[in-house]
Amino acid sequence: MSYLLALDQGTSSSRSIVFDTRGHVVAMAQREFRQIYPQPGWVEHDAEEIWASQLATAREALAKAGIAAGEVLALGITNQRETTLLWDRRTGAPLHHAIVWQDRRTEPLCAELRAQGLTPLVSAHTGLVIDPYFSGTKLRWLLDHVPGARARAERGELAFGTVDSWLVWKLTQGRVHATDVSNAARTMLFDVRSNQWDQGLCEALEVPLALLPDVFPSAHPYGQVAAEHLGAAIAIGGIAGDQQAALFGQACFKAGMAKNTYGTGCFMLMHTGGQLQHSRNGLISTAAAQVDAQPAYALEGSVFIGGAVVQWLRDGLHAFPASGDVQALAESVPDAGGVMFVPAFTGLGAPYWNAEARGAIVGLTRGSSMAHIARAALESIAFQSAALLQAMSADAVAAGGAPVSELRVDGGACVNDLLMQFQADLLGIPVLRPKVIETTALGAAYLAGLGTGVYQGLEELAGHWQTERVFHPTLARERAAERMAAWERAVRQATAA
Ligand SMILES: Nc1ncnc2c1ncn2[C@@H]1O[C@H](COP(=O)(O)OP(=O)(O)O)[C@@H](O)[C@H]1O
Ligand SMILES: O=P(O)(O)OC[C@H](O)CO
Repeated sequence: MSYLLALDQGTSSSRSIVFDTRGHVVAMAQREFRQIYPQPGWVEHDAEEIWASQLATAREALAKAGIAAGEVLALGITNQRETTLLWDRRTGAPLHHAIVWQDRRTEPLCAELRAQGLTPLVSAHTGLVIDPYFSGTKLRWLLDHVPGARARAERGELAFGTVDSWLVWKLTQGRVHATDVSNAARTMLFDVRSNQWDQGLCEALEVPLALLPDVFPSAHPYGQVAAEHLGAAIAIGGIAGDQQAALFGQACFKAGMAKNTYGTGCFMLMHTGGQLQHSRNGLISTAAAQVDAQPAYALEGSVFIGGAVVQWLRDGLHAFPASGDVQALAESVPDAGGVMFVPAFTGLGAPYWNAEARGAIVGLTRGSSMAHIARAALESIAFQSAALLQAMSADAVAAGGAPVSELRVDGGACVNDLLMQFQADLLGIPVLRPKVIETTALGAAYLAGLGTGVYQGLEELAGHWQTERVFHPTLARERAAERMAAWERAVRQATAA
């Protein structure tokens, strides 16, 4: 038997999963690492902790699987995206903590770039909006604030990378400085039309080209893991940002196929084929995982507070001891009793893009109980996701395609049947939960397998994908439309202040 090893470097933990070549999980290991909050709105990670935790989980997963590195056909990397690192090419030492995607410190710089009128250029070349979320302004901040960094960058002494590049650098002991298109697309420095670094944007952001990694398709022979790390050399065959890896692991290979990941937040991506499509409905465009020289694109929308609303009920309101208890509590009432919960704790993401909005629970009466609030909280995850799907379907139709006809789901909160059923009811299309919900890591493993010749092509992978359960819509469409209208009213209330 032969195996694939996926390294899944996430925002709050590093995980490694050993898969067999049919895509079944054989063993998994996970370690959390420190979140560093130096100031309000700032979020950092220690780059060495990222590496140490990732390496430890890779060793642990192999040990749990009871296999030697020599039995691993290829290794794939998937990662939290946009998080920005800068290190010394000679010593490999990071110059600063990694600046995490959630970090808002570069908002003033983004405001300046918007005022300079760069928005249309950024949108046309990168598919993105100007926002601190993306790596470009974070890198500029590092060059401006770490003493000596700019001069050293100009002399070619430093390397920039997102987390994937950092892991590849460490795994290959500094021999490879590379990234894949799906990660490069999140930097705001990459022209997704030509798949090259965008010289004009690099100039506008004062980023020397000498810093940047080489960019390759997501399935690609990136190099060999040095034997001393895992006991034998392993080929690195694939890299993709975690959301694009999940789209790939869900076998959404064709235009119009969509997935939603229900984690802390929710990330919905719809493949748009070989066509870069610009949203008219508040979504961003991005590179999808690319298996060969042909570009592939997706539309993306994110919900900032998804499963996190359940954590808030658990830890903030002490409504129940474990996240899994939310379903029983919510099911103890037949409906939310008119309660609507808008969990805009950190503003609202796509398609609303309202940074000032704050959370609201409306429609409370003397008869409202914690069960109604819990039910409304779960429903809020589905309402926000439905707003994204409506935007995607509208964009697909505007581009001459069909509306999205089914939604594939994954992430920690997709185990909640009540939530999934309500999601299907709102959307009016089937919601498909696959047998393997570790789709992010699976996507990376598949890419690694493709990059090293383990798989023949996408059809073979599509054949592996299996549903565990399909949630069919049962709610009348008029009733669903009324519920969405009530949600939109609640959003207006939360954003009115
Ligand atoms: N049964 C459940 N119902 C609803 N939400 C859940 C349930 N179990 C876990 N969650 C939520 O799922 C999230 C964790 O999912 P996960 O995919 O591990 O997130 P992330 O990758 O963002 O850390 C948490 O926010 C948690 O509250
Ligand atoms: O690590 P996650 O799952 O929180 O994902 C982070 C996203 O890639 C940010 O864009």
